[in-house]
Amino acid sequence: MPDHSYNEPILTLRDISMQFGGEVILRDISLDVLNVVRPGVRQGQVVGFYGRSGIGKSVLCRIIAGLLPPSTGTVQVANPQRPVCPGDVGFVQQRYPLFDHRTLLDNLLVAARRKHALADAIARTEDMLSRFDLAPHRRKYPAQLSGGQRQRAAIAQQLLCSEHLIILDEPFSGLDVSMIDEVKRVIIEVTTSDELNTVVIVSHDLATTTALSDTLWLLGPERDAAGLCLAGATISKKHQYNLAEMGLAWQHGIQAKPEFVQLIEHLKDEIRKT
Ligand SMILES: Nc1ncnc2c1ncn2[C@@H]1O[C@H](COP(=O)(O)OP(=O)(O)OP(=O)(O)O)[C@@H](O)[C@H]1O
Repeated sequence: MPDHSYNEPILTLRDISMQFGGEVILRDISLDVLNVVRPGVRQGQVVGFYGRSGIGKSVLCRIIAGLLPPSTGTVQVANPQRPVCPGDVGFVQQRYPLFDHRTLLDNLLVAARRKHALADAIARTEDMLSRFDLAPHRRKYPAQLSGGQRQRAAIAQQLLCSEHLIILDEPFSGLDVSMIDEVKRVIIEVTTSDELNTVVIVSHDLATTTALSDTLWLLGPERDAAGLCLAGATISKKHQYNLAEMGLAWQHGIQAKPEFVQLIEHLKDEIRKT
């Protein structure tokens, strides 16, 4: 029996391009994230998203989240697939957007109420508080939480008010080793609690992110047949890595494997070339 297969689409990008005032930032981006199915596991999707600084990762994330209309192309989400609307995709940016004047509990309830009736919102909020070890801090205001607690709260908040798909922008930057472990645990928790849950991790931390991912996207320039750089960055077919097919997904201790170490070196080389 195969160890995994694919089901319905979760996210579909077709022919996305983006220009600002004549400057081409993104071109010809077409991607599919399908629901991966593993027998006996509630397996969600994790996409690691890389590219050098300034190449256009944040712009593409805002397009995926429906917050920025692309110059051309379409983004489809949900099942059945429909054009993305703001609010469908959770976006956890580096500065976590909690309301300072509300307690943690209220912050989460406000988010949950956007999608759910009161009784359901309360139940979901309680579940998130305990799942993310935040229950003892429910009465605190954001300023009274640690950086890690705020980050977990922001992830919980986005999960409560979006449709299965969340983007984490640099979730590991500026964290100590134990906090990185904690964020990894939260991402695994999110993506194994519902098989439709999908997390896109934008990161410069290739090893940590790749170890969690089943798919990688590398955004970079493409050259034409004559070797000239085309304007704008894309995610070419060769830069869409299926780690499940490569036997490099969902394994404990994967970072010690020679094939994993080689892949990280390869990714670094590819990013250096761009
Ligand atoms: N609203 C805008 N108007 C004009 N140019 C923009 C706008 N938003 C982004 N850009 C440009 O698009 C390019 C890509 O920016 P983006 O923030 O997506 O990069 P990034 O890959 O996320 O970088 P980093 O890893 O440093 O965060 C940059 O050159 C930036 O100046």
